[in-house]
Amino acid sequence: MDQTAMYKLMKSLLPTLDRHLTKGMNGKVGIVGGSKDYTGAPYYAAVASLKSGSDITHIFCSEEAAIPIKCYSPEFIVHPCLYDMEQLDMWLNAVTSVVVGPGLGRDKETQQAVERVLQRVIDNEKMHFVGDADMLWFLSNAEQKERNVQMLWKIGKRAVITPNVVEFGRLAGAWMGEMGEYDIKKQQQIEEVFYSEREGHFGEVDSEHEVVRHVAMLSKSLGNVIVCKKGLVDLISDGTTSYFVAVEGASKRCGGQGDLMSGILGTFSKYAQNIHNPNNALLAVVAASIATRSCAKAAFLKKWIGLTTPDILEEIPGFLAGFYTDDMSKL
Ligand SMILES: NC(=O)C1=CN([C@@H]2O[C@H](COP(=O)(O)OP(=O)(O)OC[C@H]3O[C@@H](n4cnc5c(N)ncnc54)[C@H](O)[C@@H]3O)[C@@H](O)[C@H]2O)[C@@H](O)CC1
Ligand SMILES: Nc1ncnc2c1ncn2[C@@H]1O[C@H](COP(=O)(O)OP(=O)(O)OP(=O)(O)O)[C@@H](O)[C@H]1O
Repeated sequence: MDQTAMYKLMKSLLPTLDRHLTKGMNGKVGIVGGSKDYTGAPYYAAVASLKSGSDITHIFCSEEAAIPIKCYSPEFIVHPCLYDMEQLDMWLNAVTSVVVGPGLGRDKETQQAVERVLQRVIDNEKMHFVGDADMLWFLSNAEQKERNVQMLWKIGKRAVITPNVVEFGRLAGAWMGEMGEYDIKKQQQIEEVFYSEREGHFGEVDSEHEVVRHVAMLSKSLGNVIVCKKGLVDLISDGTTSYFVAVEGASKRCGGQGDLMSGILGTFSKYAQNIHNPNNALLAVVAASIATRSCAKAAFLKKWIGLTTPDILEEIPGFLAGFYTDDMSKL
């Protein structure tokens, strides 16, 4: 593992902690998700956003999901306003980044909320957008995709989307036409070889390299939003510059690891401004991927077959505290 490179990256990203901070300065994250069927996914994303540094987390969900989510933890501010546009608009003022998708569901009526959030991110140039899970459905489904992607174009690199293999296939089918002939099996073989040659490492990769070419193409098709394709190796591109993360993760694929990563990204997308590098937004995604995979590995080594996402959430503070060792005396 590139310990020194990882240390440098995380150190440059994470905010300094001192007595002059006030509540909210390290981020206020909004999770847009939580529906009749899914209450775990927004919970995982919300906990991850808090444990990775944000000061406050709001959850915008459906009525049915609100009580269960409130009962999981007193730490979130839960608004059952997914279908109440006035309330949603009002509460969106309270956040610095939004994570849209975990447990959102795919009901047609949800499109209204998706649009409202996208419009808010377009209007507020300081706001960051993370799209995962069901949000990616709204970017690839024939009925809604045109409208939503038009809006995404206006957000550009302030937006990150994090498709898994299946979600990437859907997006490629919807947006890359013939250019994007995308064979999941063949691509996975390419990734296996790439991973075995770079296991434990992360870094830049040529956007024309066969392992990342499709990811860069999808980013271009969506207005240069940052695309992070998750898998054995995470591939991250803004269409021009690309990175890989082949840091070891967990060999148990329990559900919720993607939700957890999207929550970390909700927090880290704001911290990107701390990195003095023109590719700072991409590097914040690289850092979120490294953090997710490292915590997953640490939890896996303790729990093996019994690994669940809460075990990974527990590892986040300890992992990040390691990068504050020089600063602890100042607290
Ligand atoms: N506890 C919870 O509430 C959880 C809720 N979740 C939510 O469930 C909803 C649907 O998400 P899904 O991911 O199931 O939907 P998808 O339609 O994207 O995935 C469908 C199926 O694809 C398969 N698949 C996923 N990743 C794969 C891979 N890398 N290789 C091969 N096959 C793969 C899985 O069998 C999966 O069930 C989302 O809202 C999501 O946020 C999940 O995040 C899991 C945890
Ligand atoms: N085969 C793998 N080996 C190691 N880590 C992996 C592997 N596949 C995915 N990951 C890591 O797990 C995290 C979540 O990716 P995953 O593909 O499980 O997301 P997801 O399917 O969207 O999750 P969710 O269950 O929350 O919907 C990412 O950080 C990714 O790097």
